[in-house]
Amino acid sequence: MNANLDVVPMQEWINTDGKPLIIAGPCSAETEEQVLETANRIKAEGYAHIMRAGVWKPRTRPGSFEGMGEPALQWLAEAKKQTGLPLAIEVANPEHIELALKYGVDVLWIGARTTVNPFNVQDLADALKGVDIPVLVKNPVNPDLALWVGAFERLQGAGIKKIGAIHRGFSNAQETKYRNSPMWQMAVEMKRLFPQLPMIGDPSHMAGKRSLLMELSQRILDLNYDGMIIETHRDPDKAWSDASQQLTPEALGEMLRELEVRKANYGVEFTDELAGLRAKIDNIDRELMEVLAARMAVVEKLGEYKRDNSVAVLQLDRWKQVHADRAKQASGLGLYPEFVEELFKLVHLESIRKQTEVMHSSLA
Ligand SMILES: O=C(O)C(=O)C[C@]1(C(=O)O)C=C[C@@H](O)C=C1
Repeated sequence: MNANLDVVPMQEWINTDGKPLIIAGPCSAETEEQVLETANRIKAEGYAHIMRAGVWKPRTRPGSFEGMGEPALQWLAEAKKQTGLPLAIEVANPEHIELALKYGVDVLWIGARTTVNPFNVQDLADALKGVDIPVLVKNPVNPDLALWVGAFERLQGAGIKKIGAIHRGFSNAQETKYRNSPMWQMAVEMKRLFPQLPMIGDPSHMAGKRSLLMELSQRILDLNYDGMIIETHRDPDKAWSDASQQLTPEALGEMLRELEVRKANYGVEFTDELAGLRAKIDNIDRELMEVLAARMAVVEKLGEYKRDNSVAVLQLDRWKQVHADRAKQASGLGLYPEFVEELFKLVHLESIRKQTEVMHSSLA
Protein backbone atom coordinates (compact mmCIF):
# COMPACT_ATOMS: atom_id res chain seq x y z
CA MET A 1 0.00 0.00 0.00
CA ASN A 2 1.33 3.37 -0.95
CA ALA A 3 0.42 5.72 1.89
CA ASN A 4 2.15 8.15 4.15
CA LEU A 5 0.96 9.38 7.52
CA ASP A 6 2.42 12.35 9.35
CA VAL A 7 1.97 11.39 13.00
CA VAL A 8 2.70 13.38 16.16
CA PRO A 9 4.24 10.89 18.65
CA MET A 10 1.73 9.82 21.30
CA GLN A 11 3.93 10.95 24.20
CA GLU A 12 3.64 14.51 22.88
CA TRP A 13 -0.09 14.59 23.56
CA ILE A 14 -0.36 12.27 26.54
CA ASN A 15 2.44 11.58 28.97
CA THR A 16 2.41 7.99 30.19
CA ASP A 17 6.04 7.93 31.37
CA GLY A 18 6.79 5.33 28.73
CA LYS A 19 4.13 2.94 30.08
CA PRO A 20 1.26 1.62 27.96
CA LEU A 21 -1.55 4.18 27.72
CA ILE A 22 -4.62 3.10 29.67
CA ILE A 23 -8.00 4.53 28.70
CA ALA A 24 -10.62 3.22 31.12
CA GLY A 25 -14.24 3.93 31.83
CA PRO A 26 -17.79 2.72 31.47
CA CYS A 27 -19.21 1.55 28.17
CA SER A 28 -21.92 4.20 28.64
CA ALA A 29 -22.42 7.23 30.82
CA GLU A 30 -25.75 6.29 32.43
CA THR A 31 -26.36 8.67 35.34
CA GLU A 32 -24.41 11.48 36.98
CA GLU A 33 -23.87 9.34 40.06
CA GLN A 34 -22.61 6.38 38.05
CA VAL A 35 -20.18 8.55 36.06
CA LEU A 36 -18.78 10.30 39.14
CA GLU A 37 -18.49 7.17 41.26
CA THR A 38 -16.83 5.21 38.44
CA ALA A 39 -14.47 8.09 37.68
CA ASN A 40 -13.39 8.47 41.30
CA ARG A 41 -12.88 4.75 41.76
CA ILE A 42 -10.77 4.63 38.57
CA LYS A 43 -8.74 7.58 39.78
CA ALA A 44 -8.18 5.95 43.17
CA GLU A 45 -6.72 2.86 41.45
CA GLY A 46 -4.14 5.06 39.72
CA TYR A 47 -3.73 3.19 36.43
CA ALA A 48 -5.73 5.35 34.03
CA HIS A 49 -4.31 8.16 31.91
CA ILE A 50 -7.64 8.98 30.26
CA MET A 51 -11.28 8.28 31.14
CA ARG A 52 -13.62 6.97 28.46
CA ALA A 53 -17.43 6.82 28.36
CA GLY A 54 -20.08 6.33 25.70
CA VAL A 55 -22.32 9.36 25.23
CA TRP A 56 -24.04 8.27 22.01
CA LYS A 57 -24.17 4.52 21.44
CA PRO A 58 -24.55 3.04 17.98
CA ARG A 59 -26.49 -0.18 18.63
CA THR A 60 -27.01 -3.16 16.41
CA ARG A 61 -30.79 -3.07 16.80
CA PRO A 62 -33.15 -0.25 17.78
CA GLY A 63 -34.67 -0.44 21.23
CA SER A 64 -31.35 -0.89 23.05
CA PHE A 65 -30.03 1.93 25.22
CA GLU A 66 -28.63 4.54 22.84
CA GLY A 67 -26.75 6.82 25.25
CA MET A 68 -27.70 9.87 27.30
CA GLY A 69 -26.37 12.53 24.91
CA GLU A 70 -25.56 16.06 26.07
CA PRO A 71 -26.38 15.62 29.80
CA ALA A 72 -23.75 12.87 29.90
CA LEU A 73 -21.18 15.42 28.71
CA GLN A 74 -22.00 17.61 31.70
CA TRP A 75 -21.40 14.67 34.07
CA LEU A 76 -18.15 13.83 32.31
CA ALA A 77 -16.94 17.42 32.54
CA GLU A 78 -17.63 17.25 36.28
CA ALA A 79 -15.77 13.91 36.52
CA LYS A 80 -12.78 15.53 34.83
CA LYS A 81 -12.93 18.40 37.31
CA GLN A 82 -13.00 16.01 40.27
CA THR A 83 -10.34 13.56 39.08
CA GLY A 84 -8.15 15.54 36.67
CA LEU A 85 -8.47 12.69 34.17
CA PRO A 86 -8.69 13.80 30.52
CA LEU A 87 -11.77 12.57 28.67
CA ALA A 88 -12.21 10.46 25.56
CA ILE A 89 -15.54 9.83 23.83
CA GLU A 90 -16.80 8.40 20.55
CA VAL A 91 -18.12 10.82 17.94
CA ALA A 92 -20.14 9.78 14.92
CA ASN A 93 -21.29 13.06 13.36
CA PRO A 94 -20.29 16.75 13.27
CA GLU A 95 -22.82 17.67 15.99
CA HIS A 96 -21.15 15.20 18.36
CA ILE A 97 -17.81 16.90 17.67
CA GLU A 98 -19.22 20.33 18.36
CA LEU A 99 -20.69 19.20 21.69
CA ALA A 100 -17.56 17.27 22.67
CA LEU A 101 -15.46 20.39 22.14
CA LYS A 102 -17.99 22.55 24.00
CA TYR A 103 -17.68 20.32 27.10
CA GLY A 104 -13.88 20.11 26.99
CA VAL A 105 -13.44 16.52 25.79
CA ASP A 106 -9.72 15.89 25.25
CA VAL A 107 -9.58 12.92 22.86
CA LEU A 108 -12.10 11.74 20.28
CA TRP A 109 -12.49 8.34 18.75
CA ILE A 110 -14.26 7.19 15.64
CA GLY A 111 -16.15 3.93 16.13
CA ALA A 112 -15.89 0.80 14.00
CA ARG A 113 -19.34 1.33 12.50
CA THR A 114 -18.37 4.83 11.40
CA THR A 115 -14.89 4.02 10.07
CA VAL A 116 -16.59 1.67 7.66
CA ASN A 117 -18.33 4.57 5.88
CA PRO A 118 -16.08 7.05 4.01
CA PHE A 119 -18.94 9.59 3.77
CA ASN A 120 -19.25 9.70 7.56
CA VAL A 121 -15.49 9.84 8.08
CA GLN A 122 -15.18 12.71 5.59
CA ASP A 123 -17.97 14.62 7.42
CA LEU A 124 -16.05 14.18 10.67
CA ALA A 125 -12.76 15.23 9.07
CA ASP A 126 -14.41 18.36 7.63
CA ALA A 127 -15.84 19.24 11.05
CA LEU A 128 -12.36 18.85 12.58
CA LYS A 129 -10.62 21.31 10.25
CA GLY A 130 -8.65 23.78 12.33
CA VAL A 131 -9.21 21.80 15.57
CA ASP A 132 -6.15 20.49 17.41
CA ILE A 133 -7.37 17.35 19.16
CA PRO A 134 -6.11 13.75 19.16
CA VAL A 135 -8.38 11.44 17.19
CA LEU A 136 -8.28 7.65 17.50
CA VAL A 137 -9.78 5.52 14.78
CA LYS A 138 -11.19 2.07 15.52
CA ASN A 139 -10.75 -0.54 12.83
CA PRO A 140 -13.75 -0.88 10.51
CA VAL A 141 -16.09 -3.76 11.40
CA ASN A 142 -14.88 -5.68 8.33
CA PRO A 143 -11.20 -6.56 7.93
CA ASP A 144 -10.40 -3.98 5.26
CA LEU A 145 -7.02 -2.41 5.92
CA ALA A 146 -7.36 0.18 3.12
CA LEU A 147 -10.61 1.45 4.64
CA TRP A 148 -8.91 1.87 8.02
CA VAL A 149 -5.95 3.67 6.42
CA GLY A 150 -8.37 5.77 4.34
CA ALA A 151 -9.94 7.15 7.53
CA PHE A 152 -6.52 8.35 8.70
CA GLU A 153 -5.85 9.91 5.31
CA ARG A 154 -9.13 11.81 5.50
CA LEU A 155 -8.20 13.11 8.97
CA GLN A 156 -4.75 14.09 7.71
CA GLY A 157 -6.42 15.98 4.88
CA ALA A 158 -8.11 18.05 7.60
CA GLY A 159 -4.74 18.71 9.26
CA ILE A 160 -5.14 16.23 12.16
CA LYS A 161 -1.76 14.79 13.10
CA LYS A 162 -2.42 13.57 16.63
CA ILE A 163 -3.82 10.27 15.51
CA GLY A 164 -3.87 6.70 16.75
CA ALA A 165 -5.43 3.39 15.80
CA ILE A 166 -7.70 1.33 18.03
CA HIS A 167 -7.77 -2.37 17.22
CA ARG A 168 -11.14 -3.64 18.48
CA GLY A 169 -11.42 -6.79 16.36
CA PHE A 170 -13.64 -7.67 13.42
CA SER A 171 -17.25 -8.83 13.15
CA ASN A 172 -17.77 -12.53 12.78
CA ALA A 173 -20.05 -14.17 10.25
CA GLN A 174 -20.23 -17.24 12.48
CA GLU A 175 -20.20 -17.66 16.23
CA THR A 176 -16.62 -17.70 17.58
CA LYS A 177 -14.90 -17.55 20.94
CA TYR A 178 -14.64 -13.77 20.54
CA ARG A 179 -17.30 -11.09 20.13
CA ASN A 180 -15.02 -9.54 17.50
CA SER A 181 -12.19 -11.69 16.19
CA PRO A 182 -8.84 -9.99 16.71
CA MET A 183 -7.29 -11.02 13.36
CA TRP A 184 -3.97 -9.86 14.78
CA GLN A 185 -2.35 -9.88 11.35
CA MET A 186 -4.35 -6.75 10.44
CA ALA A 187 -2.89 -4.74 13.29
CA VAL A 188 0.59 -6.13 12.73
CA GLU A 189 0.37 -5.09 9.06
CA MET A 190 -0.81 -1.63 10.11
CA LYS A 191 2.23 -1.36 12.40
CA ARG A 192 4.52 -2.53 9.60
CA LEU A 193 3.15 0.12 7.24
CA PHE A 194 3.03 2.94 9.80
CA PRO A 195 5.44 2.17 12.67
CA GLN A 196 4.95 5.66 14.08
CA LEU A 197 1.15 5.30 14.38
CA PRO A 198 0.15 4.53 18.00
CA MET A 199 -1.75 1.23 18.21
CA ILE A 200 -4.20 0.79 21.05
CA GLY A 201 -5.88 -2.53 21.78
CA ASP A 202 -9.52 -2.81 22.83
CA PRO A 203 -9.73 -6.15 24.65
CA SER A 204 -13.27 -5.41 25.87
CA HIS A 205 -14.77 -5.40 22.38
CA MET A 206 -12.61 -8.28 21.17
CA ALA A 207 -13.66 -10.39 24.16
CA GLY A 208 -17.31 -9.61 24.75
CA LYS A 209 -16.88 -11.39 28.06
CA ARG A 210 -14.89 -10.79 31.20
CA SER A 211 -13.20 -14.20 31.26
CA LEU A 212 -11.22 -13.47 28.08
CA LEU A 213 -9.98 -10.02 29.04
CA MET A 214 -6.79 -11.12 30.74
CA GLU A 215 -5.46 -13.33 27.93
CA LEU A 216 -6.35 -10.73 25.28
CA SER A 217 -4.73 -7.90 27.23
CA GLN A 218 -1.53 -9.89 27.68
CA ARG A 219 -1.53 -10.70 23.96
CA ILE A 220 -1.95 -6.99 23.19
CA LEU A 221 1.02 -6.11 25.39
CA ASP A 222 3.11 -8.93 23.93
CA LEU A 223 2.49 -7.47 20.49
CA ASN A 224 3.95 -4.24 21.81
CA TYR A 225 0.86 -2.06 21.47
CA ASP A 226 1.07 1.50 22.77
CA GLY A 227 -1.90 1.07 25.07
CA MET A 228 -5.35 -0.30 25.79
CA ILE A 229 -8.88 1.03 26.03
CA ILE A 230 -10.90 -1.03 28.52
CA GLU A 231 -14.44 -0.78 29.82
CA THR A 232 -15.00 -0.58 33.55
CA HIS A 233 -18.24 0.03 35.46
CA ARG A 234 -19.02 0.55 39.15
CA ASP A 235 -21.51 -2.35 39.03
CA PRO A 236 -20.83 -4.28 35.80
CA ASP A 237 -23.75 -6.72 35.97
CA LYS A 238 -26.16 -3.80 36.16
CA ALA A 239 -24.57 -1.87 33.25
CA TRP A 240 -27.06 -0.57 30.69
CA SER A 241 -24.81 -1.73 27.84
CA ASP A 242 -22.06 -4.36 27.45
CA ALA A 243 -22.66 -5.76 30.96
CA SER A 244 -20.82 -9.02 30.34
CA GLN A 245 -17.52 -7.48 29.25
CA GLN A 246 -17.04 -4.85 31.98
CA LEU A 247 -15.09 -5.13 35.23
CA THR A 248 -15.20 -3.04 38.37
CA PRO A 249 -12.45 -0.39 38.50
CA GLU A 250 -10.78 -2.44 41.26
CA ALA A 251 -10.93 -5.75 39.35
CA LEU A 252 -9.47 -3.94 36.36
CA GLY A 253 -6.65 -2.65 38.57
CA GLU A 254 -5.95 -6.18 39.78
CA MET A 255 -5.88 -7.47 36.20
CA LEU A 256 -3.59 -4.70 34.98
CA ARG A 257 -1.18 -5.32 37.83
CA GLU A 258 -0.95 -9.00 36.87
CA LEU A 259 -0.10 -8.26 33.25
CA GLU A 260 3.50 -8.40 32.23
CA VAL A 261 4.91 -5.53 30.17
CA ARG A 262 7.88 -6.98 28.32
CA LYS A 263 10.74 -5.05 26.71
CA ALA A 264 10.27 -4.04 23.07
CA ASN A 265 13.82 -5.07 22.15
CA TYR A 266 16.46 -7.63 23.07
CA GLY A 267 19.31 -6.45 25.29
CA VAL A 268 22.88 -6.14 23.93
CA GLU A 269 24.00 -9.15 26.00
CA PHE A 270 21.79 -11.32 23.78
CA THR A 271 23.21 -10.06 20.46
CA ASP A 272 25.48 -13.04 19.61
CA GLU A 273 22.98 -15.70 20.52
CA LEU A 274 20.29 -13.78 18.63
CA ALA A 275 22.44 -13.54 15.51
CA GLY A 276 23.08 -17.30 15.65
CA LEU A 277 19.42 -18.20 16.01
CA ARG A 278 18.36 -15.78 13.29
CA ALA A 279 20.95 -17.24 10.91
CA LYS A 280 19.39 -20.68 11.59
CA ILE A 281 15.95 -19.28 10.78
CA ASP A 282 17.28 -17.76 7.55
CA ASN A 283 18.54 -21.19 6.48
CA ILE A 284 15.37 -23.02 7.44
CA ASP A 285 13.25 -20.44 5.57
CA ARG A 286 15.37 -20.95 2.46
CA GLU A 287 14.82 -24.72 2.71
CA LEU A 288 11.11 -24.14 3.24
CA MET A 289 10.95 -22.11 0.03
CA GLU A 290 12.91 -24.72 -1.89
CA VAL A 291 10.42 -27.35 -0.74
CA LEU A 292 7.52 -25.09 -1.72
CA ALA A 293 9.06 -24.50 -5.14
CA ALA A 294 9.45 -28.28 -5.61
CA ARG A 295 5.78 -28.77 -4.70
CA MET A 296 4.77 -26.06 -7.15
CA ALA A 297 6.73 -27.76 -9.93
CA VAL A 298 4.66 -30.92 -9.39
CA VAL A 299 1.47 -28.84 -9.24
CA GLU A 300 2.43 -27.30 -12.58
CA LYS A 301 2.87 -30.77 -14.11
CA LEU A 302 -0.55 -31.78 -12.78
CA GLY A 303 -1.89 -28.55 -14.33
CA GLU A 304 -0.48 -29.48 -17.74
CA TYR A 305 -2.11 -32.90 -17.47
CA LYS A 306 -5.43 -31.29 -16.52
CA ARG A 307 -5.13 -28.83 -19.43
CA ASP A 308 -4.31 -31.52 -22.00
CA ASN A 309 -7.05 -33.85 -20.77
CA SER A 310 -9.69 -31.22 -20.02
CA VAL A 311 -9.83 -31.94 -16.27
CA ALA A 312 -11.06 -29.24 -13.85
CA VAL A 313 -8.48 -27.43 -11.74
CA LEU A 314 -10.30 -27.88 -8.44
CA GLN A 315 -10.32 -31.46 -7.23
CA LEU A 316 -12.45 -31.25 -4.15
CA ASP A 317 -12.12 -34.83 -2.88
CA ARG A 318 -8.35 -34.70 -3.13
CA TRP A 319 -8.25 -31.29 -1.47
CA LYS A 320 -10.41 -32.53 1.43
CA GLN A 321 -8.05 -35.44 1.86
CA VAL A 322 -4.95 -33.19 1.81
CA HIS A 323 -6.57 -30.76 4.26
CA ALA A 324 -7.52 -33.46 6.80
CA ASP A 325 -4.29 -35.40 6.45
CA ARG A 326 -1.94 -32.43 6.91
CA ALA A 327 -3.81 -31.29 10.04
CA LYS A 328 -3.39 -34.79 11.48
CA GLN A 329 0.33 -34.80 10.64
CA ALA A 330 0.65 -31.38 12.27
CA SER A 331 -0.45 -32.69 15.68
CA GLY A 332 2.11 -35.47 15.44
CA LEU A 333 4.83 -32.90 14.81
CA GLY A 334 3.75 -30.66 17.68
CA LEU A 335 2.47 -27.99 15.27
CA TYR A 336 -0.74 -26.12 15.99
CA PRO A 337 -3.29 -27.83 13.66
CA GLU A 338 -5.14 -24.58 12.86
CA PHE A 339 -1.90 -22.98 11.74
CA VAL A 340 -1.17 -25.88 9.40
CA GLU A 341 -4.76 -25.82 8.08
CA GLU A 342 -4.44 -22.12 7.26
CA LEU A 343 -1.04 -22.67 5.70
CA PHE A 344 -2.34 -25.42 3.42
CA LYS A 345 -5.38 -23.36 2.48
CA LEU A 346 -2.91 -20.77 1.15
CA VAL A 347 -0.79 -23.42 -0.56
CA HIS A 348 -3.89 -24.89 -2.21
CA LEU A 349 -5.06 -21.46 -3.38
CA GLU A 350 -1.65 -20.90 -4.93
CA SER A 351 -1.86 -24.30 -6.68
CA ILE A 352 -5.19 -23.24 -8.15
CA ARG A 353 -3.77 -19.91 -9.27
CA LYS A 354 -0.80 -21.63 -10.91
CA GLN A 355 -2.92 -24.28 -12.64
CA THR A 356 -5.39 -21.64 -13.89
CA GLU A 357 -2.41 -19.85 -15.41
CA VAL A 358 -1.30 -23.13 -17.03
CA MET A 359 -4.85 -23.69 -18.41
CA HIS A 360 -4.81 -20.23 -19.97
CA SER A 361 -1.38 -20.81 -21.48
CA SER A 362 -3.03 -23.29 -23.91
CA LEU A 363 -5.24 -20.47 -25.17
CA ALA A 364 -2.25 -18.30 -26.07
O1 LIG B 1 -4.31 -33.21 -6.78
C1 LIG B 1 -4.46 -32.38 -7.69
O2 LIG B 1 -5.26 -32.52 -8.61
C2 LIG B 1 -3.66 -31.16 -7.68
O3 LIG B 1 -3.63 -30.44 -8.65
C3 LIG B 1 -2.94 -30.77 -6.41
C4 LIG B 1 -3.79 -29.92 -5.49
C5 LIG B 1 -2.81 -29.53 -4.31
O4 LIG B 1 -2.29 -28.41 -4.32
O5 LIG B 1 -2.60 -30.37 -3.43
C6 LIG B 1 -4.25 -28.70 -6.20
C7 LIG B 1 -5.54 -28.52 -6.63
C8 LIG B 1 -6.62 -29.46 -6.35
O6 LIG B 1 -7.81 -28.84 -5.99
C9 LIG B 1 -6.22 -30.49 -5.38
C10 LIG B 1 -4.94 -30.65 -4.95
